[in-house]
Amino acid sequence: MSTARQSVPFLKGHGTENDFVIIPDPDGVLDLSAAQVARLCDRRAGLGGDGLLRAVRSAAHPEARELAGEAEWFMDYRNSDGSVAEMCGNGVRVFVRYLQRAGLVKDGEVPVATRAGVRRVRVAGDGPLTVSMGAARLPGGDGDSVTVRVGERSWPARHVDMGNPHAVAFVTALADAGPLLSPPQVRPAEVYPHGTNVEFVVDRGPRHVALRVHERGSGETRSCGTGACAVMVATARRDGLNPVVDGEPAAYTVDVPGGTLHITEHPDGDITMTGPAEIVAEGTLALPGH
Ligand SMILES: N[C@@H](CCC[C@H](N)C(=O)O)C(=O)O
Repeated sequence: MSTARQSVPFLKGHGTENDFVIIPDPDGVLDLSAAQVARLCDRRAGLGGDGLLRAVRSAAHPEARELAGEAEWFMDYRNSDGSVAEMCGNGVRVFVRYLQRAGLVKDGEVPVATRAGVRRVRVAGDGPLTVSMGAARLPGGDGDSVTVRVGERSWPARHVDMGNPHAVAFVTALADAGPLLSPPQVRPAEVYPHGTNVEFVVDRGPRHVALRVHERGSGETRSCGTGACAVMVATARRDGLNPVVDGEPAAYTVDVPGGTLHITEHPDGDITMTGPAEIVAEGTLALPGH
């Protein structure tokens, strides 16, 4: 019996230091187990990453087949523990940067299928990319509907859904959340049957905030695009702004530990996020065993 491990191409990239292993798999032939993804994302035993982006043609993936007429490529996103997530805002910019570098898309608007639906990414040369993230949902209303706890401290928080779940807590100082070595507790737990990402936010100035994030399935990361959009919306509502009602866009600067994202909520409800994406390495790796 052969013990040779399968060799596959890979790239490594990041967006505001939210970093990803990218595995091109156009025909959808790689069935990566959670253990394989976790090993590839391991920073000592693997390449290291907050998550993994598998690039599959939509027509070749059962979860995206019906979107194939709208978006040629499907971003199969996995967290670093191997779990599946609906959407990744930084990941989708890095994903399009990979497609562009591989000559698979040209400058302009690139539709990408995700588990949260199709997201459109505007790409121009090697400049920042702008993603149309869709509308936020606030299942608990505009105010605080959940509580986030870290150790002895707790804060009221807003439930914001960007295709994936978020709990946004305004804090006095980002250090208040402590070292975030384990997931914050969020109550009532039933609000998030599949777990949640948690953002801690402080004000930096008019329409300018900063965050730390603990990501479901990945731990504390240097950035989270969907999280930054959730924070933008929660902050706008706190500031009394609702573009859908006011008819005026609301634009915020959101600092993350790994950089800055520019986020605007438009009168039609769509949220656009602009930020960088970089590919830093590429090569061939031997897939770890199942
Ligand atoms: N880093 C991402 C979000 C990745 C998914 C998240 N951890 C989840 O499980 O929902 C982003 O940039 O949005």
